[in-house]
Amino acid sequence: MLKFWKKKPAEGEAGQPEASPAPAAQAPATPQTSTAATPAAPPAPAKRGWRERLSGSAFARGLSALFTRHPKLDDELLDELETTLIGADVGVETSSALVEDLRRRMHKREFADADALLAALRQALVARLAPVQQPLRPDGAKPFVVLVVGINGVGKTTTIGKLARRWRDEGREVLLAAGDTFRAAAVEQLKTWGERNGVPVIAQGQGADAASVIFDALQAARSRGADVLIADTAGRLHTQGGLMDELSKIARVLKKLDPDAPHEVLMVIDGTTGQNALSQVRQFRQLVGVTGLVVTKLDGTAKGGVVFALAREFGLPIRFVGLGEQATDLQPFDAEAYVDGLLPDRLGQG
Ligand SMILES: Nc1nc2c(ncn2[C@@H]2O[C@H](COP(=O)(O)OP(=O)(O)OP(=O)(O)O)[C@@H](O)[C@H]2O)c(=O)[nH]1
Repeated sequence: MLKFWKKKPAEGEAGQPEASPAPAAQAPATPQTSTAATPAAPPAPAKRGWRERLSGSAFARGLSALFTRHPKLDDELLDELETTLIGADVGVETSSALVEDLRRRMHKREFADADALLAALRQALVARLAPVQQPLRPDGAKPFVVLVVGINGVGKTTTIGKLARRWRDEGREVLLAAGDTFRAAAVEQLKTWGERNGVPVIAQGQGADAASVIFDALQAARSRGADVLIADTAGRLHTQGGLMDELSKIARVLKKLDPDAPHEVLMVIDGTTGQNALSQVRQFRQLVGVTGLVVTKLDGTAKGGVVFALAREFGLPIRFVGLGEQATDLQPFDAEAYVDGLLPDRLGQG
């Protein structure tokens, strides 16, 4: 019996539904904070494991079908494995390198059967992700400033809510800056979330200057002695020159108050976007020096392999992954749990 197929113990934290976006309100002229504390969140159902969340991905489904259809250890199995990996967004180079190494070892008779090959594949996949498993601890500066960036709709605001909840539950004073002044409901979405969770939000309303909102928020965070400031920003594409310039401006303005801020530039990637994620990271990296990634929506229609492609291309820390819409579904990236969630449960222990 192979120990490594064992699923991680189910994490039984309580969760709470995300705040649903509220309609945009009239933009107030001056910075406002919203601090209404609410009673403790009702416990949500125990979180499902990584395997359950990831099993719908093309990666997991493809491999499971492949090893069922083709349990014999031969070159054809390896050819199909390569096709499956490429189809799951792992990237051509990584897929080919992985498979060629397995082929070489198979020809040297290192594997007794397909399970042994699968075990070697697991080891190789974990080895590729282990270097980017670098958790984000918002310590070492007070306030620790996290600037959250990415294109539209990838899950930035949702991720900020989840992060704030996590860090608040760890006993930190968290403050949010509603720097997405572009999308109509974004400020209200963040404020509603903050009110429900007792986390103050510094906002000026839609259309305000994002750099000024975030600057004010950093000043407020300092004067309140907050531990962490998380700043939302509008989703933007590299083709939107003005918005892209705004990001550099935000970073510049923050440095006036703290030359080391932002201490983390966290780029949020939608896990369903496939290889396009790579060009997004390249563009944002050039502009604001991304220091960590969050890959969201891996529970949905994501193929699953883009995490490997990101790790190979950039080696940037993957801080968190989004495995669902609940507050506790944002999990610190765990290379082993991730790979085990994608691989077939051959021994019936998943
Ligand atoms: N299934 C799933 N949905 C997610 C996850 N993270 C975010 N979402 C959903 O993605 C949608 C977009 O999230 P937002 O947080 O509004 O995205 P945003 O990046 O702030 O959007 P813009 O402000 O337009 O740039 C929402 O419906 C979220 O509930 C995740 O990990 N899994």
